[in-house]
Amino acid sequence: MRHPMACDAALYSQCRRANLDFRRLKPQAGVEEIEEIEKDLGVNLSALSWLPGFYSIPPEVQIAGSKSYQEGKIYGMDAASGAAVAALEISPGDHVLDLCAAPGAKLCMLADLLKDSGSLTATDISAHRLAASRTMLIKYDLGNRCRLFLADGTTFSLLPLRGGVDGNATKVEEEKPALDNPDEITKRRYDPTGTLYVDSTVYGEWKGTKTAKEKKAAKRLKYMEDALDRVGGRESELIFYGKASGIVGMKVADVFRSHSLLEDEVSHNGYDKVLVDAECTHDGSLKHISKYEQWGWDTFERRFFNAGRMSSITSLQVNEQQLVL
Ligand SMILES: C[S@@+](CC[C@H](N)C(=O)[O-])C[C@H]1O[C@@H](n2cnc3c(N)ncnc32)[C@H](O)[C@@H]1O
Repeated sequence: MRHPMACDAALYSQCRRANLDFRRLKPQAGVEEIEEIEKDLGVNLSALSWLPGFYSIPPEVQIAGSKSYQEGKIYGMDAASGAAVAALEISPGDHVLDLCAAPGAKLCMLADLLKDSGSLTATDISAHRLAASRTMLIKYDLGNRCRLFLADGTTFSLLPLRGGVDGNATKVEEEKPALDNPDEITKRRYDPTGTLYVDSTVYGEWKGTKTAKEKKAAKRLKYMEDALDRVGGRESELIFYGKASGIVGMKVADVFRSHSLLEDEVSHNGYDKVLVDAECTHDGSLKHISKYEQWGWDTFERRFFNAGRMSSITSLQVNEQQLVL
């Protein structure tokens, strides 16, 4: 018997062949740059009248190997995803929270729309997917005002740093060591009896590539942060922050100071726009499923309908229901 998912996947493949694919260009792209991209891809780009910055290209055009893609002039993003972001009507200066951000296409578009204003805070529960978002922000040079937290969006309670780099973030009043100095971190985080005390070290500038010494320091920092989590109940991990995100110069304890959702402060200083993209808004899921035409539907059953997976879905749904109630 044919697997029910096989029918959907076949239908999807037919639709895909008949339809165009959509790609977003960096908004700054002028006529000359568009012509250059057309030449590079060997096709004419046709702008979507209802979605600024988006252009349709035929699905057979592979952009990943193109010069334009490698130079960060094109994003691989479909129109439905773009429409979800456009619906937020981002204005300059907004403080935006993206709660299920990875792998980061909408995050990049949000950062693009904010330009050099406001702030962008993003969480995802999956470490490797969030690391991909960080790579995208760095590739497209869009991370300046961003903070990325490995965190559960259902309990995330950190407010935006409204002042950004020039505003109300805790400032360094005196020369203090940056986080990548392990000796200073140890001295400041533990008293002589080894008891943890409030962290007064401050964040230095984000460093993308780490030397062996820095990796060792980061490992020790991670160990201490885990200890902090255990005693202080902190649940997020900061995995990236931009120069103008407000983090540089802040005390660790202040970065992770969470807020009760009932506090007045939240209504005054909370986020202006929140994106919760837990479900896919585009047809990417079907695209993944259609791969099982080649891999075999037995593999699909084994991976998705096994007893362990099914029981984890049941408990997830029960938890979500409780959350809604
Ligand atoms: C549809 S994808 C998001 C796509 C993303 N917005 C983009 O544009 O690239 C859903 C994401 O939600 C994340 N997720 C699921 N449950 C979560 C939770 N409780 N907290 C944070 N992230 C969660 C998953 O790890 C996954 O990366």
